[in-house]
Amino acid sequence: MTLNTKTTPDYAMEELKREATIGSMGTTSARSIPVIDLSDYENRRSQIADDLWNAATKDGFFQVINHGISLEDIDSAFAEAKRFFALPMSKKEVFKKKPTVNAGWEYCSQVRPSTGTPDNKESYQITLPEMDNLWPDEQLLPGFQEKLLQFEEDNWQLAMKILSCFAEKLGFEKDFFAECCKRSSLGYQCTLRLIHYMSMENAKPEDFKQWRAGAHSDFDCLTLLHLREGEGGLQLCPGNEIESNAWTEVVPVAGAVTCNIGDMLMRWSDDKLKSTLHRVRMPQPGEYLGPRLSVPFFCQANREAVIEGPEGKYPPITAEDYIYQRLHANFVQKHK
Ligand SMILES: O=C(O)CCC(=O)C(=O)O
Ligand SMILES: [Fe+2]
Repeated sequence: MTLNTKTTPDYAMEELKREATIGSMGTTSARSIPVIDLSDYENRRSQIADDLWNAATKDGFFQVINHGISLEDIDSAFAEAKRFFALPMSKKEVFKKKPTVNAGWEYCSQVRPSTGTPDNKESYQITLPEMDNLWPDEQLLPGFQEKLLQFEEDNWQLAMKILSCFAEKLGFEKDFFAECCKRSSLGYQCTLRLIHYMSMENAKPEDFKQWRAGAHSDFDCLTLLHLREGEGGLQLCPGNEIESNAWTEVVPVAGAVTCNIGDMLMRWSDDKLKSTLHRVRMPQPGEYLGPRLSVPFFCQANREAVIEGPEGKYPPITAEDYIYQRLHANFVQKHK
């Protein structure tokens, strides 16, 4: 299945214009990132929904703890990522991502509109309906597919818990987003991504001028990001403070899941829930220079879902067309 069938016309993409304006280093600023406890979810749902809503309507970035995904399962997903990226280039080539499909392996090919240069990373995307021939087989990486399929589902479950609180606050049914993101649908577009930012241990001084990931906002509804302690560099800058170009460091905490709202949910909520610019900077002298791994889960509505906020601030657009336009801007357009 490909992403090249268009059923609705292009709309002005304010999100892309916003990305293109921020590419420089800027300064740093200490902002607190809310930590939200999801324990006893069923009984504490109303408190949790308030906490999530407050965080998401303010800066759009928060961390969740006691979320139901065990540290052991997170560590095991990182171990699978490490095994995959350790394969020789010739083996990874076989799983190469096509520009119009959000599945498979890419190497230094994602050009952010903010920087115009490729991110210094390689990544492997898992989008369930697109995986024909893109899974390493049991001989090459035993257990890889099974482990990551389970991890993908666990992340989906967690995303749905969080999204159901937003649905209620927006006046939709509790299971509104679970319906729009059904895992069994052929139009399923959620993506689990394994990322490897290359070691900078033997890098030349000019290599440090690159970005591990240039400033961007995510395309999706909600991103759940798994990070490893000691592998920092993620920074955010809230939308209403863009002019300041002042960035806040997100410190990885083992087991905590860093969450951010994406542009799709910002649109769907008539801009109430904030999608926040973020980036991954290069390590600096004196910091850990080794490889950095991260595992984000991008929760995006199924192709056929129509994104239309309760107040109708934006014209309706299908999730398929929305994602197509964003991927096109990152992987297909030529930047200088
Ligand atoms: O690796 C990270 O810390 C962030 C990755 C990210 O923002 C992305 O892939 O969209
Ligand atoms: Fe991101």
